[in-house]
Parts: sequence; structure tokens; C-alpha cells
Amino acid sequence: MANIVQFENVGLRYGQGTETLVDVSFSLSEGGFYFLTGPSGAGKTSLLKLLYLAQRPSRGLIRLFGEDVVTLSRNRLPGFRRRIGVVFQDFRLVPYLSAFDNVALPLRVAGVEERDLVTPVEEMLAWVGLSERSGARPATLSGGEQQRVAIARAVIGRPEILVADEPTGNVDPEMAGRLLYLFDALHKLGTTIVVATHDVHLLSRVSSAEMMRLDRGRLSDPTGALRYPPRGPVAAS
Ligand SMILES: Nc1ncnc2c1ncn2[C@@H]1O[C@H](COP(=O)(O)OP(=O)(O)OP(=O)(O)O)[C@@H](O)[C@H]1O
Repeated sequence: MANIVQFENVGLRYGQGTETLVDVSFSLSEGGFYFLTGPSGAGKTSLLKLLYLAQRPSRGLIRLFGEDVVTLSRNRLPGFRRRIGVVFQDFRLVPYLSAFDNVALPLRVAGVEERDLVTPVEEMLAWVGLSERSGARPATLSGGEQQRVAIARAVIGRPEILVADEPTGNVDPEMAGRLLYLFDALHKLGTTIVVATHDVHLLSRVSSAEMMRLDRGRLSDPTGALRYPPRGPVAAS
């Protein structure tokens, strides 16, 4: 499998302080499933931000889809960002938009015609089990329902990489199981999945996942992702 992500000696420094990420080097294979773990403050969110192009590194090389993205011109960034879906821990749904319109947002931003987006949005809402809640605003949805809207929005544009930051932080174990089921379904379709999590239960449930561990800004295995011991297949709850 080709490398879809490559970091070489990446450093990230916010302001004048010490580096938050130090000499981070790893590569991710296309179609892989990766967990990023490490204690609070280790730099997981910072690493993900580099990956989904919300932040540029202070030094080092980052290649996405085979291209150097550190020196990428501003006008090419949106095209790259569209290839990466992001599920934020706090969902970041637009509060005044319905579930339908939140999921439709990336397609509208990409210029998809209204008549062409109804079917994919409805299919995506059905996939996450929210067909009945299509017209509901985020504030009237449960935390788990909001999260499923966030996932539907992240994957509606068929991203090649899906990044999720602490996706089980706000949901109960049953919801975490459903979430993993959705991620696994996407993984089976060929999407590369990267999930930052503290949730040891989650880590034990994807037998094919590889694990990366950050500690004080350094990857504990600088040569790349470590294979996580298989513990049986993903179970849908
Ligand atoms: N925008 C920022 N400006 C300055 N410092 C920041 C910024 N974002 C993060 N940091 C600092 O970088 C370090 C790593 O933070 P980061 O959020 O990446 O860690 P994390 O591993 O995701 O933590 P958690 O598990 O608690 O979410 C922390 O010391 C944090 O205070």
C-alpha cells in the first residue's frame, strides 16, 4: 500500500515556547486504521491539526497524497482539505442549521447543485440512522445524534482520510460502539482512518488498527506506527 501521509522530522512550536511536537516522523498507509494515543497535553490534537491542514509545522516535511503540503500555496489548500474529513470532539455543528443542512454544508461549499445534493445527504443521514431527525437543529439532538451528524458531514464528500479527535469523549459506551461500527464501515470502503483517543476500550476493539503513541511531543516509535495486538473483530453495539 502506498503512503498516504508522511511526516519527516516535523516540529511544531506555538509562539516562543518549547516545541509541542519534536522530530515527529511516521508514515501512514493508504487504507490503514490508526489510533493516536498519549497523555493529555502530549500533542495529539496538534498533530491532527497538521494532518488536516489547520496548522503548518515550524519545521520538517509533511506529504499528503504524495505531495509536499508544507509549501503548498494557499489557493491549493481547500482542494487538499476536501480530501480529509474531520470529526471534532465538540462536533462544531452550525447551530442554526438543521441536521440535513449541516450534512449538506461541505457539498454546498464545493458548489454542488441543490438538485444533486438531496439524495446523497438523505442517504448519509440514513447511514448514520438519522433519517427521522433530518429537520432537527443540533440543540434538539442528543449528544450521540449530534455526533452522528458530525460524522455524516465529515464523510459526505467521500474523503480519502477521516480524522477524529477524541470521538468517544462525550458519548456512552453503546454510542462508542456504534461510532466504531461506522468508522469500520468506512475503513472497509478504503478510507484511511486516524483516531486520537484515550479510550482503552476503543483501542482494544479494532483488531487491524495500528497504534501511535505520543509522549511530550515525541512519538514513542519514531520509525512509524506500531502494530496493536489483535483482540478480535469490531463489534457493533
Ligand atoms: N494554539 C495553541 N497555542 C499555544 N499552545 C497550544 C495551542 N494549542 C495547543 N497548545 C499547547 O500544546 C500542547 C499540546 O496540546 P494538544 O492539545 O495538542 O495536546 P493533546 O495531546 O491533544 O491533549 P488532550 O488529550 O488533553 O486533548 C499543550 O501544552 C497545549 O497547551
